[in-house]
Amino acid sequence: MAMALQASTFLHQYIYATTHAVPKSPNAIRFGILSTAMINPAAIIRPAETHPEVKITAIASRDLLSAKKYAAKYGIKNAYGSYDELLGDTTIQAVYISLPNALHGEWAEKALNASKHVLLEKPLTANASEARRIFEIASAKNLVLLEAFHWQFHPAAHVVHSLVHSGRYGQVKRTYARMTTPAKSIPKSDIRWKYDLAGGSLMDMTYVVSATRYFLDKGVPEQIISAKARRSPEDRRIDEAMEAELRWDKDGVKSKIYADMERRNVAVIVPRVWELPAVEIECEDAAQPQAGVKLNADRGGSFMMPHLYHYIQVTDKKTGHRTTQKHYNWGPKWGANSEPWWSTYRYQLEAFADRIQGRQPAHWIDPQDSIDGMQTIDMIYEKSGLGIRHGSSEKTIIAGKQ
Ligand SMILES: NC(=O)C1=CN([C@@H]2O[C@H](COP(=O)(O)OP(=O)(O)OC[C@H]3O[C@@H](n4cnc5c(N)ncnc54)[C@H](OP(=O)(O)O)[C@@H]3O)[C@@H](O)[C@H]2O)C=CC1
Ligand SMILES: O=C1OC[C@@H](O)[C@H](O)[C@H]1O
Repeated sequence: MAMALQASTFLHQYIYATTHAVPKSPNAIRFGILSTAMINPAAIIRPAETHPEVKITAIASRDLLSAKKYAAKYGIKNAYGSYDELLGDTTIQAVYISLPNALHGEWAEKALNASKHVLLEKPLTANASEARRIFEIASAKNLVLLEAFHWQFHPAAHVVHSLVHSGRYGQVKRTYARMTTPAKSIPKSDIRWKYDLAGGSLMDMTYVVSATRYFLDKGVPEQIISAKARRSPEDRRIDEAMEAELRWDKDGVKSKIYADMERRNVAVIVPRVWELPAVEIECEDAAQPQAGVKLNADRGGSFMMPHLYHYIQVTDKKTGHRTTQKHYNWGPKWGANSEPWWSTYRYQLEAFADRIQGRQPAHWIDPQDSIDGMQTIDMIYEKSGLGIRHGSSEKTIIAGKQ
């Protein structure tokens, strides 16, 4: 299911980029991309084609030939054989960084020091101390730095958020967020299995943390009640799965999260389906505890890719009655400035460009929010016994081919 949705996202982006490509305005922001990662076309290349103020002018790879091939394939003018060379190009104003997680902090820092605005893939860094450091640099240099939690920029996410906080359903009592992929679906050579690249299920499927925190409007949990990692047999430092229970504050809201990059078969032989992230939010009316609701932001396509298909489902706990809603181009903060076909990534790019151009974006992820997200991840890793993850800015790792 999720594989089909991901493939559909690439197709969706391609179709709309082809049919809605726009000419570039004279003040278009010149972007460079650090790495030839798999996610680039969906996250930045296609969305940029439909944005008049964003122009991808350079791509960098550790290997010049790869960069050249990539540039030719996507019509990018300049190709560089190292990330440093791209950062040395003074015509580039902003970079998108899609490197493995452990390299996010190091290269964001270098990009900011080269006076580039930075759109940085999730999870922001390997840990909270790296996150604090890069935001300090961005602030000192007055540059825009954004964690690429694309799904949060889609109106559907804001509708769920406003429903939760409307008071209509009483107080939130508990949440459950999950994201899993079936066993053997991620090749063992993938960056997600590498400890030195800050892989692991909680790092990769960090959506379970970001969605929980976003829908609840929470910062850092007061307590990690439990955190259980299922360690990878190939590298015991890597969590192939992580399950945790978090308590937020004295109002007692509890959240369960479950991330699994190797979800086991049912009864050993029946394979699982690939699940995109999903979140269930349970509310309760204090006066009539049985009259609360369960609010699902997942049915039909997940909050992660609402541009393909989704609906928000509200279930009355007492009667079992369900109502559903869909939202593509309406949100509490959106007016005419969006299109129903925009993907989560396109919304995100709009906000990032708005911020650089000095306009107020429809949504933003504040530095403290991203830092708190990394702090939450650190706390879960610590509680699980695996220990916090490390980035290349903290160790002497050369970003060279292994
Ligand atoms: N927002 C979203 O929807 C998604 C976000 N992501 C995030 O994007 C980032 C990249 O993920 P993904 O596209 O799957 O990554 P890939 O494995 O496809 O690409 C990572 C790139 O990093 C570069 N790189 C630099 N050093 C290394 C190294 N030591 N080992 C491997 N690659 C290296 C390589 O580029 P080169 O050889 O050109 O230098 C490589 O192509 C991750 O942080 C991930 O969490 C991933 C998927 C979806
Ligand atoms: O960000 C992501 O989104 C899609 C997932 O399948 C992937 O592992 C992750 O990196």
